[in-house]
Amino acid sequence: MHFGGAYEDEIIGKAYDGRLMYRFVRYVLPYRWVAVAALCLLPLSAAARLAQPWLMKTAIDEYIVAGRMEGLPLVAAGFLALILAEALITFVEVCLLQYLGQKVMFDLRMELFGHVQRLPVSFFDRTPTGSLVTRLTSDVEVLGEMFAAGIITVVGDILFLAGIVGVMLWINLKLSLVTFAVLPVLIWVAFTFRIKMRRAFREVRARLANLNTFLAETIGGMAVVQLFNRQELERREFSRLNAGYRDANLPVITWDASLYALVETLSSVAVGLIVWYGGGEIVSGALTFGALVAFIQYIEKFFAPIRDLSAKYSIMQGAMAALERIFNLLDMEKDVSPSPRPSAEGVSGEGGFPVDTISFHDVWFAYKDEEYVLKGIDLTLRRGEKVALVGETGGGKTTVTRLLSRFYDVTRGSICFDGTDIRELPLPELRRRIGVVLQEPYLFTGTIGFNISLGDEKAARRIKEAARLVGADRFIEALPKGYDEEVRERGVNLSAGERQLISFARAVAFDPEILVLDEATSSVDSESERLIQEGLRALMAGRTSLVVAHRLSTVRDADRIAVIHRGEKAEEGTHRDLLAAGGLYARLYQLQFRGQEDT
Ligand SMILES: Nc1ncnc2c1ncn2[C@@H]1O[C@H](COP(=O)(O)OP(=O)(O)OP(=O)(O)O)[C@@H](O)[C@H]1O
Repeated sequence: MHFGGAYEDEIIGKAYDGRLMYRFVRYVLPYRWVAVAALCLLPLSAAARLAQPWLMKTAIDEYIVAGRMEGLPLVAAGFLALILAEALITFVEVCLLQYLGQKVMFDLRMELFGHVQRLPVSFFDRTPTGSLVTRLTSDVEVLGEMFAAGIITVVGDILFLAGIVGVMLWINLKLSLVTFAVLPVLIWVAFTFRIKMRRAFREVRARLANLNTFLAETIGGMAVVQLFNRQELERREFSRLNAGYRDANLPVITWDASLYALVETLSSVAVGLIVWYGGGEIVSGALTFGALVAFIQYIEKFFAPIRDLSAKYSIMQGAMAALERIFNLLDMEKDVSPSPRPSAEGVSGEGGFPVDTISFHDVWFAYKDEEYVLKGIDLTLRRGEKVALVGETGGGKTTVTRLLSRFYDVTRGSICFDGTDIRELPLPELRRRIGVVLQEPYLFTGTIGFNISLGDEKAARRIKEAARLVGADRFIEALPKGYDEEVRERGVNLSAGERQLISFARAVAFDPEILVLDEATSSVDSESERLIQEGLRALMAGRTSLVVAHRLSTVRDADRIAVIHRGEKAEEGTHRDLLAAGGLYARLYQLQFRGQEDT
């Protein structure tokens, strides 16, 4: 069994939270005139709806019953005009509200995306991608729903209901009181059922989330499923989740249908009461026939908004929960970069001098709490030098490179460029100087050319030159569309070696002075291996490079090798020195690199 049914995202809370709404109003303010226009239209549409039964009463009492047919066409025309006016006003109202909603949602999505882009890498370590996507899509969408059906139209509904009550009381007090007898039951039914439905609906969302996660995982890992003949097992698991989803939907359907049926019944009961009581009133002459018809029509108009009010209450609850989650995300601290201090001027700015020395001083680092992965690392790289990091897996090599590019900041100690702490440099400036080649190259959907330049203008001018330098041009030019060939999702239509070469070309195109490289551990065939080695050499030439090395050629070519063992620098020296010393490196060499000598 893969899934227990846990889904963290749904919070049931208040339908109105002043603190959240106050903050949210800021997003509506730029479009306040649209909101004001929509608000102004609400009483108009309410009045148009209210006037229709009244006109009906007039038509019956003053014309039909009285036998005065000459004025009737005019009343009928008035009735038609009212219906048209109501339709037109509602149309404009809906358009305005939806327009407002779309504008606000666009702004919120932009702000969220901009914010997410600047969150520190550690945030993405602990946050599942799926939940972030949800924030930017469905949570924002729920707010849109609030505009379409929620907050502003509630004002209209309340106005309308108050209007109906007023008119009914005015027509006939006693008859109104008889009608309102069903009101408490109606309100109780509507809200109780909504709460039940919301609980049931929450279960549906949880089951759907499980189904989606399972599907995403299984489809993503279909090759493994097929290779290990896991189809039957996966089918059974899917059947279990699918049944869970179906069964969770049943209560929602039942509650919804019951609510509808009950409201209809209550409204019929109210009509029945009126016919029974109103009939007597007509006979006694206290009520006209037209007033009775108008009453029945008002009752019908009365029940629909009350039923909808409970639905809007649910929408508002959902919107408050979404706002809470969106604002929580916006309140996450952005990247770790402080503004540069004056002392950083030497290496800062577009025209800054090249860095002469990169030095790690007693660097300690823990991903969480006091669990140190790096313990007192000292390391110096001089301009143009290639330093290789080697060591057993999990020792902390990649972490050293992450600290240099400031994916994370050191917990203790410092990393300096010519004596200036890198935390004092503006982050974009630091990242411009450093080119990072990750172990798993990440390719985007787009052309090969775009994947090399990533849309940067300067880099775009160097696409071909960069590809040529690292030896990627041969395979790219052999493709039917060359540099315009589309890369499919994460580069599935390219081989591992080709993806590597593209990532080298990307680094060269950006022409960084410092290179941080995490060599891929995946083995490729010997021809690709040769190409990659050549590419690597070209990439590192003339650049200060810090490389997590898994290839013999890289370690041999390095000016110095640092052996990272359980978070500490155990040894440092050239390949020859370290071999001669017969320590950790010598052992590692025997185990790890020796076999590569044949290739
Ligand atoms: N994002 C992270 N959050 C928490 N712990 C992490 C994270 N990344 C790595 N670690 C832990 O830090 C330690 C060092 O990891 P690191 O990736 O630096 O090792 P490495 O020497 O590069 O290993 P390899 O050669 O297998 O790539 C490991 O114990 C790992 O579990």
